[in-house]
Amino acid sequence: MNKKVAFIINPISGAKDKAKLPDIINSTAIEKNVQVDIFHTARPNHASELVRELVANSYSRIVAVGGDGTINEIARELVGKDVELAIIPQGSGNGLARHLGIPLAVQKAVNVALCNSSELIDTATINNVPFFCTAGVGFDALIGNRFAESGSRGFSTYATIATKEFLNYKSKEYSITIDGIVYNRSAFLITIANASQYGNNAYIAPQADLQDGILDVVIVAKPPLIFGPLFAARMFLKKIETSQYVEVLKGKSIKIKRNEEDYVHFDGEPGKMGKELKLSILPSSLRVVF
Ligand SMILES: Nc1ncnc2c1ncn2[C@@H]1O[C@H](COP(=O)(O)OP(=O)(O)OP(=O)(O)O)[C@@H](O)[C@H]1O
Repeated sequence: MNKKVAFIINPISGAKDKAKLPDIINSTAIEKNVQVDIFHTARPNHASELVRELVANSYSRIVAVGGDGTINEIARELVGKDVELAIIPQGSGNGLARHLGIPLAVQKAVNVALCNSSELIDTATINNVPFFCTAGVGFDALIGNRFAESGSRGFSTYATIATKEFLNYKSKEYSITIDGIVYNRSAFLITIANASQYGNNAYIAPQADLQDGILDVVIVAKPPLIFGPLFAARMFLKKIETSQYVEVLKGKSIKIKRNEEDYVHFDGEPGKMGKELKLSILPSSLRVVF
């Protein structure tokens, strides 16, 4: 393959040891006769800086080695460009990679990253911040932020925070405008999905398609605590739309008004934004190898 390929490894993503990755990448590259260079991120947003330099230096394929946060930092620099994104899933959730069917096994994923061709997928923005999988407001945005503030990682911390916050959390009022039609809803959370899942095969929008030019808007009412496990089971079985607590709408241009500045999440990254959120889709705007 006559391409200049760069791998960007996020050393802190996920839980797997990444010490052997450079050897696997280099030996596969020799076998496939591809020129590769490997970089490591040293801090948040470093991946974006690296990508800007790599694009300026004529790399034609950039491989994100990490999770959805790493992909976000890399892909945001590639939207609208001819440079391809490939993925070695090494995150905690790997939502985009799982949606695309990219193998979780390292050697297989490296083969795909070096040998497969790319297709165009849709990307999206929330108040001009790019996202590729999901973005949203409400309970999951609160938990994501609390989890980040806690400074510790791991599922047990996450579950403890989620259970404690669930008991106190009150649904909030939102005015949602989708392609000009207004929906007023009291919601536990609202997820805007480009891809179908949060990660770990938790399908919040099972029908979401990365190549349909449409965003899925999933509005969830607060289920009683006792329904929590059933709700989770429906997510993993791709049946969330059958829940009485879920409403799914679709559109290209979405505005969400809420009563105050509050938390958001995009691709699992926590953040805070104002009362008014504008979400847009950019159809066929990113070349992804899968
Ligand atoms: N050297 C570094 N030190 C600390 N943070 C880093 C470093 N390099 C990258 N990061 C940050 O690590 C964060 C987490 O990465 P990422 O989202 O890929 O992993 P994850 O959260 O385990 O996976 P997923 O998003 O799939 O659940 C990113 O937000 C990125 O900014």
